[in-house]
Amino acid sequence: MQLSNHGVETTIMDDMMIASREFFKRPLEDKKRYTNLIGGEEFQFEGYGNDQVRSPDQILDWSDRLYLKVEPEDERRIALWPTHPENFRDILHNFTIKCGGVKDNLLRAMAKLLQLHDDDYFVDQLGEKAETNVRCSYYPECPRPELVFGLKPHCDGTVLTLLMVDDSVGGLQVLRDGVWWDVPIVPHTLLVIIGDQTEIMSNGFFKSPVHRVVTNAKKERLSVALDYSVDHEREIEPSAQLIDEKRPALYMKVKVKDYIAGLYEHFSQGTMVIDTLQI
Ligand SMILES: O=C(O)CCC(=O)C(=O)O
Ligand SMILES: [Fe+2]
Repeated sequence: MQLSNHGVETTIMDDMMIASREFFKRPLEDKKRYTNLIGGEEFQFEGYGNDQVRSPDQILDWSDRLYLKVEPEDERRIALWPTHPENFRDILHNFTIKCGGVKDNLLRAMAKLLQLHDDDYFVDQLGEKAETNVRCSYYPECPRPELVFGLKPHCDGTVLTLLMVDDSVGGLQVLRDGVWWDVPIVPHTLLVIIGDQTEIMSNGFFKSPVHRVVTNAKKERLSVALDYSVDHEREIEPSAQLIDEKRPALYMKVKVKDYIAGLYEHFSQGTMVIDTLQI
């Protein structure tokens, strides 16, 4: 879904893209100060780097990324937030605040659409310690695009993802009825990707789409995504209001932390974790 008139100023969007691009252009030595490998070995989600390597035959993606927890605000690991460009931290903070309002409005509209008793149903489900992560992805030009993905097929494990894509280079594709469709670029729109957590809570009324990023032989590409998740300590399950004899619960209850752990396990193998929860 493509969202225009979302209320996030174009300058804030442009600043975020420019600051991310500048970060990726920094010398490797500088970016490594924010590495996601503790002691050069142990993987942590936050920081700069590539996928976690879980097995020697795993196919890696052709991308570099910067992954940071932005909410809850008091859990920010500010030492991993780049200081070059100088305004990176302020820009990311402003971008997060602005997009947070868009996310809440979307979640309310979705509850309305499902005719839930309370428009705040999904917003409340997020919990006090809802987690938001930013994912800045840089896809360098790739000499053999037929051999590797920028990001392999996956569903987002989020409640939803707000995504800003490069306005001059495509690459994002969505799977629909067995066919991969290019997502068109419309500058200054925000792409909304429904995540698995919403699929579960809505008892399958909303579907989390399978998507991927293909590489490009001639051009590099950048995207910035905000991932919204329910508090990892909470459990999610289909809303009781969306279950009846005709449509029983389609998914099991699951703790978000366990779901996310399963997601990465499956992602490295190219399979889908949501399939394991189907009743
Ligand atoms: O780079 C993109 O356009 C998509 C990124 C994505 O799907 C993700 O980070 O989950
Ligand atoms: Fe994604």
